[in-house]
Amino acid sequence: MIAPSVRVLGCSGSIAKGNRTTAFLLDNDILIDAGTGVGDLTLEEMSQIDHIVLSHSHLDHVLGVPLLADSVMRRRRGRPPIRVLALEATLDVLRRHLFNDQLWPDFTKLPQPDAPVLELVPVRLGDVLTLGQQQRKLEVLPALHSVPAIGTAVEGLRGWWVYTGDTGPNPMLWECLRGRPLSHLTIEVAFPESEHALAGASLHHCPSTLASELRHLPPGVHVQLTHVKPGDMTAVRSDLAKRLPDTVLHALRAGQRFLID
Ligand SMILES: Nc1ncnc2c1ncn2[C@@H]1O[C@@H]2COP(=O)(O)O[C@H]2[C@H]1O
Repeated sequence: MIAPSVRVLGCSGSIAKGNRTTAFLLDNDILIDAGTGVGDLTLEEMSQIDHIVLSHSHLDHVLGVPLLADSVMRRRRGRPPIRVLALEATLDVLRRHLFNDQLWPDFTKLPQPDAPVLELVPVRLGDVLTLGQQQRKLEVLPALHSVPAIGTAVEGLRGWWVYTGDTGPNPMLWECLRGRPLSHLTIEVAFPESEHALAGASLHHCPSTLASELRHLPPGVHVQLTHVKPGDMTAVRSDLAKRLPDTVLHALRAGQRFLID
């Protein structure tokens, strides 16, 4: 097996110049979340995406799906639909509020109802999907957010890459990960400690809750911080450095690539 590659297209908790919201390209053909980072792909790169896994229905994670569908629809004529994989609750939101022929055309019926550009495919917690030309194994993990949400684990050569999705403190996640070899953990920390109450209300992490979660982590895992709100990275990192002086934490950057080894 060739090591799966991950290209970070966006990893910010919102937008500003140089800040793109969450999107990870796995190999060339699997997109994990479809935030504003999708817009940095060329048309050719977008056309190669056959699967889109969505962690939840919030706009900063899904807005790339309708725009990408419009961009690639004519180029993908004759190819199978792009499969959009998410919890049924997430797909239901997309059907009712996005692909409703009002906010956006229903690309699950275009260009023709019998050969659409998008197909919505429900997944459940614990599913292990086999996706893409490289037959990657992707497991659906629990997340605890203000709407139904998931994280993902992708199997690498010796360990798994875990992306938490948007989540607050999540004991079920650590239960699922117990005993599993991990290569990388991409974990969200949306807010600085000064916004502790907002992090709690919106079910995100801030440094204190993140530090508490990382107690579960075995040594040797490459930890990457994601979804920090624009302008808050310095405060988040300096706070975490005080709370976890012996843990190396990497701030994820758009444009970064890594291998799941
Ligand atoms: N109760 C709240 N008060 C203020 N802002 C909120 C509240 N709930 C959610 N948000 C913001 O709305 C955003 C929606 O996307 P996020 O979950 O990334 O981050 C959320 C917060 O930044």
